[in-house]
Amino acid sequence: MSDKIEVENLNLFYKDFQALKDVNINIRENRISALIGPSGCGKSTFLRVLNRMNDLYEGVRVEGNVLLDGNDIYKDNVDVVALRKRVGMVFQRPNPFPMSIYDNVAYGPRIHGKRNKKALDELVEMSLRGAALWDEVHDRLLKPALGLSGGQQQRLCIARLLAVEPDVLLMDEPSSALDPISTLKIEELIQVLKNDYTIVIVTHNMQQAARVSDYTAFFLNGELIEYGETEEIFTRPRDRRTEDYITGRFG
Ligand SMILES: Nc1ncnc2c1ncn2[C@@H]1O[C@H](COP(=O)(O)OP(=O)(O)OP(=O)(O)O)[C@@H](O)[C@H]1O
Repeated sequence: MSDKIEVENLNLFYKDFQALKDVNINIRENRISALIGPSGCGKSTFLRVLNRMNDLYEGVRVEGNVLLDGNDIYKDNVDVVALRKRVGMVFQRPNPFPMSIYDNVAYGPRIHGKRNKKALDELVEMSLRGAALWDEVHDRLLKPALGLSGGQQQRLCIARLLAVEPDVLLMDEPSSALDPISTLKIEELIQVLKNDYTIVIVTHNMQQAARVSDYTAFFLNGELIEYGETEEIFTRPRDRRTEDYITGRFG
């Protein structure tokens, strides 16, 4: 099994404040890696490092190397739009565009130049199937996406990502705004998606991290304290601070 992403000596500053401190981590290909840790420890910041979303914030400075398939994504000549196509992101709250279900999924491919109706139809169907949503929406593709339930909207956002054929899916607490049944569906979907994608997920929910992920990284105050196989982290943590966190003693 190979490493999809290698992060070496990563430091990130928001102006004077250092949010990530000398982080070293390798993210395995076609596996699910969960990022856990108390609020403010830098999980979302780290996630945004992986597709350069932090570039959108003023005063952010990144040091170190972040290699995707061996190539540094922070080099000056990197095409950030292409990078974000390869490394897609799903957010806490589903954020479909105010347009039809079909157009939400076709949006990305159209921007990237796909215009052929038949090819788009196929891609939309494939993406909705990939996001386990096709059966629920195939007879109302032209209806507004905002009419879907929250859980369906989140799967639509995943379909929207899949349509631009990424390699890596970043998920920032993708089910925190959802009810338990929708959460379960998202978790099942994530398990299936790992066959084709490398997935990094931020979660506050310890059970969720234990249920869905293969690897777990525990962050505290911007430091990566411990990273390893999820089963190890949850049953035999090496660091006292990890143990305190997963047993609920703080955070
Ligand atoms: N755009 C920003 N400008 C300045 N500081 C920021 C910015 N975004 C995050 N921070 C700070 O960086 C630190 C890490 O924040 P981050 O959101 O990455 O943590 P987190 O672990 O994801 O937290 P949570 O679980 O609450 O979402 C926090 O102290 C936060 O206040």
